[in-house]
Amino acid sequence: MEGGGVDHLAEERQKSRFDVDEMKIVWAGSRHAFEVSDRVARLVASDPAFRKDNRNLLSRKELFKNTLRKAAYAWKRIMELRLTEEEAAKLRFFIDEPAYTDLHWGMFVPAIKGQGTEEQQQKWLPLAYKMQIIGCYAQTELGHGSNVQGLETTATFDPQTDEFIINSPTLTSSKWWPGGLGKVSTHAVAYARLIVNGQDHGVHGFIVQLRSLDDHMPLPGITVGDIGMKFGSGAYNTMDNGVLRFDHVRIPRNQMLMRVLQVTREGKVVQSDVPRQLIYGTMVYVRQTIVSDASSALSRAVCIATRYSAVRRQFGSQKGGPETQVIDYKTQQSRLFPLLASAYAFRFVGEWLKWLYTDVTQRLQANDFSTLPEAHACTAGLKSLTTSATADAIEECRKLCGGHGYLTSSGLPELFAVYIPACTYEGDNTVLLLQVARFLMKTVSQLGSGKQPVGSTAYMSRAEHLMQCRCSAQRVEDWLKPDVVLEAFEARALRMSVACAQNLSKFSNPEEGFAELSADLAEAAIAHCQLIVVSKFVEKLQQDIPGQGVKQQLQTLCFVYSLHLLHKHQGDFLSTGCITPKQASLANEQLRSLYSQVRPNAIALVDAFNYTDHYLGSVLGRYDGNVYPTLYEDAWKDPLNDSVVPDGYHEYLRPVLKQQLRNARL
Ligand SMILES: CCCCCCCCCCCCCCCCCCCCCC(=O)SCCNC(=O)CCNC(=O)[C@H](O)C(C)(C)COP(=O)(O)OP(=O)(O)OC[C@H]1O[C@@H](n2cnc3c(N)ncnc32)[C@H](O)[C@@H]1OP(=O)(O)O
Ligand SMILES: Cc1cc2nc3c(=O)[nH]c(=O)nc-3n(C[C@H](O)[C@H](O)[C@H](O)COP(=O)(O)OP(=O)(O)OC[C@H]3O[C@@H](n4cnc5c(N)ncnc54)[C@H](O)[C@@H]3O)c2cc1C
Repeated sequence: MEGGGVDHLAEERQKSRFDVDEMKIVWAGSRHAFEVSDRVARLVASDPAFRKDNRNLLSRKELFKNTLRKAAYAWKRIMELRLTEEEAAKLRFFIDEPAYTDLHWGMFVPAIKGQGTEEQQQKWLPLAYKMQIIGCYAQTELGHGSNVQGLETTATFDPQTDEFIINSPTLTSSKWWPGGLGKVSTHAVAYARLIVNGQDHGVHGFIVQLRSLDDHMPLPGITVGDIGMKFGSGAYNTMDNGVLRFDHVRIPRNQMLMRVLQVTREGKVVQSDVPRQLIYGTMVYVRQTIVSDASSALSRAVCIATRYSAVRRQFGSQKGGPETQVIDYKTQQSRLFPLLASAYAFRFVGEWLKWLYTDVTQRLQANDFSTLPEAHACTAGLKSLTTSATADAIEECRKLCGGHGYLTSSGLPELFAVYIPACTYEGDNTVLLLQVARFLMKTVSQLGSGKQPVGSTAYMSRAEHLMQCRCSAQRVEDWLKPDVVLEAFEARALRMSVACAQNLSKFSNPEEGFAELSADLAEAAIAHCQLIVVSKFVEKLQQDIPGQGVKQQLQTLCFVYSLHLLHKHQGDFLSTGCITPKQASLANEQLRSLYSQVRPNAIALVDAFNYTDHYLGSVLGRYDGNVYPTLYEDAWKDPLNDSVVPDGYHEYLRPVLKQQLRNARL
């Protein structure tokens, strides 16, 4: 995307055998999406106000103030340029700095939209849209995050005054972690146990004002602050994750979000026909966005590692010629290319999940709740799968870049530090896999009852065949048949689920059995989620994809993704009898040959992400590959090099050296 200067990767770019510009459109999702993304990326990159290369040198206070400045400036630009919602979201993406606005737009607004009544939406959303109030999502407490039903904050109805009294009865009931809470939010959607007439009706959301809109001071009864520094320098420390305690804070009755359950003036609790699980709806929405974000973070790391692997040379000089580019080592390819393929795979499964979410939202509006369990299982499972894979991949990319990958200027340490909490927030990844496993066990238990599995579990309707089928691959080329690959993944996923179900049936207490078998259940859930990703990649290839060679590249990547999983999880495929050892070795042979096909196209395949050097934030990942001079110059910019002799020399170094000298003379 960058222009000018010598292009050290030009030769690599000439090697590619497909139309990169068309691939950029496939990656973006549409020509329109590409144009918006490209325009906004350039806008951010060319504006010095969005500079980010100094983040890790700032103290926490400076860093946070700087984030406030950027967010305010971004908001001003959104207004001035009259950006659409799509453009504003892209602006946020390319600014590339976690901020309170993520929680305001990403959770506070969706919580009111999903759980508020029409009337509540009309009252609160205009204020939130104009940012006249700023909100956060205050669910997690010091004592409970995963176990939402275990939250301790109470909201007790007072019929005398028509108010709820929000209270934190214990230390562990303190809200702990919500982003944007610590220093910024004026309001929160706070989750608390609803108590009416002494009866506990479970956890619900309440809109609570936290700070004065005049001077930003906490309101009476509210104790609020930041929870402290987090992993890494810079990174997620731009966010004010907060602590919050309520001391009998009163709010009007109509500030309980009442789409699922209403409390009347008389203190009657009325359940609407909307399922209770809708209280968890905001989490379903955000999990879906996190899957798309995974492909962004992964592609960014892969872009850096791929470009650098083509620039870096080590060993193998023949007759004084150049040494080998490290990207030509088969070991480098077998570590890097599956990650490149995963970035594309997650992109397409993210697109599909977005469609699924839009579909379920439309159904919910029409009071059709039938696909909610499927949406929950898919968002939970794919969030878990893609974030775990991406976090591991960023670290792998750092190692692929050797020593220089450990430098902050490689961009990888900060990316890693910002990204890894995605494995925990919005649901711990293991806890979420167990949700998928529950869904799978339910589906398996209904097989043969006449109820046909649909959606992502539709393959289970062919249980009889999948339980006993034998893989037909006999030659290396057979592993390039989508049906052969898909059937192997389907059979493996089903057989692992059925094995768990059979083992579960041996327990008289199902919950005890579930706990005992939870490690196996999580593995069955992973197998099911990997099948979803593979099948959505295969489906993508059935679309009409224009551009010379584009579809062929995607086919290659699809098989790299699938066959590397098959290789990595050989144990599952073999122990369930889905493939034979001979077939596993044929698949691996095919995978090796696919790596050779990816090799000449690797640079073009990462160029297709269309990332600016500003967004990548990496000396190693520069578009022009001019790595060494930039690394060298950057080192001298470190504040430690401001003076030749370091501060502290006279106090701490010189006396030591002098002492050694004196000792030597004695
Ligand atoms: C600059 C200007 C810019 C301008 C514009 C720019 C725009 C900017 C836009 C920016 C955008 C950025 C995006 C945001 C960024 C993200 C940041 C990250 C923040 C992170 C936030 C968080 O971190 S926030 C807290 C998340 N905290 C959890 O994630 C708790 C996990 N813990 C549970 O989620 C439950 O607690 C757990 C385990 C299910 C047990 O639930 P439980 O106790 O009720 O027990 P059960 O397991 O029995 O479940 C009972 C039945 O409910 C069913 N079910 C369960 N969940 C369900 C569900 N969600 N939907 C449907 N159904 C569900 C289940 O399937 C059962 O169904 P059945 O009965 O039919 O079997
Ligand atoms: C950066 C960041 C931002 C956040 N932002 C917000 C926010 O804006 N709003 C908000 O409300 N919250 C927020 N959170 C909180 C987050 O959602 C929780 O931390 C998360 O849901 C995990 O819950 P926990 O901390 O209770 O983990 P725990 O559940 O205590 O997990 C600890 C360990 O126990 C295991 N475990 C727990 N339960 C089970 C089980 N049933 N079976 C097997 N293993 C289990 C887990 O796998 C994990 O290994 C944020 C967290 C982070 C790190």
